[in-house]
Parts: sequence; C-alpha cells; structure tokens
Amino acid sequence: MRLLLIHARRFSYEVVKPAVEEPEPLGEAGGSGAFENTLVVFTSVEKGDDESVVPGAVSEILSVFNQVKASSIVVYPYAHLSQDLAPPFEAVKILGRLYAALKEAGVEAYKAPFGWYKAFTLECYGHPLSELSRSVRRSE
Ligand SMILES: Nc1ncnc2c1ncn2[C@@H]1O[C@H](COS(=O)(=O)NC(=O)[C@@H](N)CO)[C@@H](O)[C@H]1O
Repeated sequence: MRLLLIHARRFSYEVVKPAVEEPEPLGEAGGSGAFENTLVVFTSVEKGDDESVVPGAVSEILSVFNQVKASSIVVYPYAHLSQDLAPPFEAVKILGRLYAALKEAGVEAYKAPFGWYKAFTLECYGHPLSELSRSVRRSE
C-alpha cells in the first residue's frame, strides 16, 4: 500500500463521473466534501495487499496526524502512486477497512468515494511535515 499524506489548510473534492464499472455508491456525504486543517491520505492499494496492511497504515497515518495537529483525516482512493495496483474489487475492501480502523481509533475520519473521477482543490500548508509518503507492506 502506498500513501501520500498532505496536511491541507483547505481540501475539497467533487465527483465528476464513474471511473470503474461499479463505483462506490455516494453515501450520506454525497459526491462532494470540503475540509479545513485536514490530513489528506492519497492511498493506492497494491497487488498482494490484504487486511494485514491496515494496522501499519493506521499507525503511520496517526503518527503524522498527531505531529501536524490536523483536526480530521480524509482517506482518498488514488490509483497513481503505484505501478502495481490491486484490482478495484480488492482495493475498495481494504480502503473500507482502513477508514473503519481510523474511525475506531477515535479520530474524525472521512472517505472520498471509490471508483469516481473527482475534481479536487488542495491547499497544502507547506511546513516541513506537510508532504510525506509512506509504503506499508503486508505482514507475513
Ligand atoms: N488499487 C487501487 N487503489 C486505490 N484506488 C483505486 C485502485 N483501483 C481503482 N481505484 C479507484 O478507482 C478509480 C479508477 O481506477 S483507475 O485505476 O484509475 N482506472 C480503472 O480502474 C479503469 N478500470 C477505469 O479507468 C480511481 O480513481 C480510484 O478511485
């Protein structure tokens, strides 16, 4: 699993159109979201990833979240951080588990809808910890 973590003063997105056969239904959040002082976690699920990547990803994300003192986290499905992507039906499952685990950790977490082309606006704070990337391996 590859993560790109951006600490954003402002971040907003809006769905444009489906990008896969069966995009995730647009939940109560609808097809758009707007956030301030948030940690955007662009996430690529990689071939071979299984649920065992989730605890490591949560630990990496919460460590940065606490250091930068963001007020929320947005899990953003992103298919451009790896050449070795998991297929959509696997990716959506693991992204859902990551989102659930972050909420279980008691942080204000949101998830952008999977399988949609989305327009987004991102205003990065630019401080030294505001742009980080992590790679999380499944546990053997
Ligand atoms: N392995 C993955 N990790 C994260 N998001 C993914 C992954 N696979 C698909 N997605 C989601 O599905 C959308 C489209 O994925 S894609 O790889 O860009 N394109 C496709 O899958 C093609 N079938 C259609 O374009 C992405 O924007 C993302 O929301």
